[in-house]
Amino acid sequence: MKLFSAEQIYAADKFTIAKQNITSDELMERSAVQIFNWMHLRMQGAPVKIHLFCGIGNNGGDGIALARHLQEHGYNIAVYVVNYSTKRSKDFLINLDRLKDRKIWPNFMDSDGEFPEIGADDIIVDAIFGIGLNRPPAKWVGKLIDHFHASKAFILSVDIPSGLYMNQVPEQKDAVVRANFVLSFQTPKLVFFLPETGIYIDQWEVLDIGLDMEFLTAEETDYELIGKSEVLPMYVPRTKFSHKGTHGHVLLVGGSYGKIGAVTLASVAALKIGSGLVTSYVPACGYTILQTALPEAMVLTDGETAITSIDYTIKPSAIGIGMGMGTETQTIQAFATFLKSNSLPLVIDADGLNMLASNMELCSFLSKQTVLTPHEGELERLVGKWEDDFDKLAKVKALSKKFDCIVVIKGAHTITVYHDKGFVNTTGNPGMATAGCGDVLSGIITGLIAQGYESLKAAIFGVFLHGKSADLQIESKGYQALLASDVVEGLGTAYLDLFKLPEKPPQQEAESQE
Ligand SMILES: NC(=O)C1=CN([C@@H]2O[C@H](COP(=O)(O)OP(=O)(O)OC[C@H]3O[C@@H](n4cnc5c(N)ncnc54)[C@H](O)[C@@H]3O)[C@@H](O)[C@H]2O)[C@H](O)CC1
Ligand SMILES: [K+]
Repeated sequence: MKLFSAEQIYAADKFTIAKQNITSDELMERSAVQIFNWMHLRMQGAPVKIHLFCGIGNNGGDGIALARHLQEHGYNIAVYVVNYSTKRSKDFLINLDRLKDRKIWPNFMDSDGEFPEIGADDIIVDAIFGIGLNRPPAKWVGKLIDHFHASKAFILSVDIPSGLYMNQVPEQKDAVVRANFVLSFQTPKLVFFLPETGIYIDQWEVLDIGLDMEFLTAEETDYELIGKSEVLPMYVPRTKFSHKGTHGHVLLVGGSYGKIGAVTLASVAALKIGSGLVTSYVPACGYTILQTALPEAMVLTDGETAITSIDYTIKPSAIGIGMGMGTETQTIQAFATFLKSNSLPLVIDADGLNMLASNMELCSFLSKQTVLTPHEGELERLVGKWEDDFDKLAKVKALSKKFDCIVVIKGAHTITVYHDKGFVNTTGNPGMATAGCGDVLSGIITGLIAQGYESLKAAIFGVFLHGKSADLQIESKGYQALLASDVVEGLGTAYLDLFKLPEKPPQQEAESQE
């Protein structure tokens, strides 16, 4: 799913209005009706108090139009106009008049007024600011937002939590609505998925307001949200006459005394994701461990307790390097020599990234589209400190372009960056914050590349499957008990899940049984 920018959404509105020969007010009405239907389906007329806080732009207009529909269906509403400016939008005013025609009188709030009482069991509809926010909200609006939070009422935000920008982090962290649910028009927003801004959203759902599909399809976006529909076309099925040689040979280089587990986990993940052969290149102290833990792998050994040179005669199809490798001087030398001669597809993780960060000149030797899989700490060593999430993304894009590499920024929503484009993952859960999960991911990505997936697709698909496996596994294991090995274990079911049809909603189920 594409993640559109504010400019693209405004352009889509304009295009849709012209092509469908409708007015902007009709588009607003569609938005409001969609929200109303969503609420009505869940509330079924419940007499819960609904406080609608509406700004004076089009987000506020949505709120005012929604108030009319709620009132018409007998809901218990109170409407407030948050008068943060005198520049009211045309469609806001049209809807305000319609409300007044129905004898609904909103409370007009400004910097002097008192805030209304809101009960903990009430519902707040947050329609103060939408995607048009372009400067910090006034102080009193920030206080109103505080008042929302203090009430403990359920907050439903229209389009985007008020106070969040589309393309930067908020200056005042407490002047942003913390939404329990966001109903976002047509497209989720990038800020829902970034660590500094995603914290303001518990749950979100997209409402289709019928923006022109032709326009949306043709429009290129900087970011894409990756779900099942995006990865399914990437999947390459096995063919009847394939054999283990058809599915590639992974070479994993890593491990040091006390850290052989890292390369073991990557090796087993590479096999489980489907690569035909796996060779693990480890220090001699890892030989027995690997052969015992993973009889399916082949093992090559080097120095006693750390890698001191990387020499092999096998012909791998992809190489993963760095897990548990350490950063001893001889290991760095071996790593540098290896990079200078290697032209095979490559994945670099953990200590491989640390060695790269302390010897950035080595980046120019990376084979094309090398995949780097840093967590935040490793990333900071590679690109330097960033000011905020947007600055981080800009720095990563610059690195990716400079060295033609793919950067997998690991996090709650892992983002895979290649040149100017970012792919935001939707699978995974907090149970994955556990030792060895990163090693598993690097094994998965290397294993996919070895099977013939292009490096970028392998990174996007690998990140998805890794998270999906963990999501399926916590159903029986729970968050705390999830181990990296469980994530490996679940890879088979993660593949199978790709082909599961979504469960029918209960209503449809009943109809199909009649
Ligand atoms: N296609 C769609 O998704 C549709 C979305 N709709 C809704 O429209 C809003 C965007 O509306 P817009 O009027 O452009 O912006 P806002 O309501 O977010 O902001 C109002 C207005 O206020 C000015 N402003 C910005 N920041 C401040 C500030 N800190 N203090 C004072 N004033 C400020 C700014 O100039 C804006 O003009 C979208 O989110 C949807 O909810 C449509 O209903 C239909 C189609
Ligand atoms: K809002």
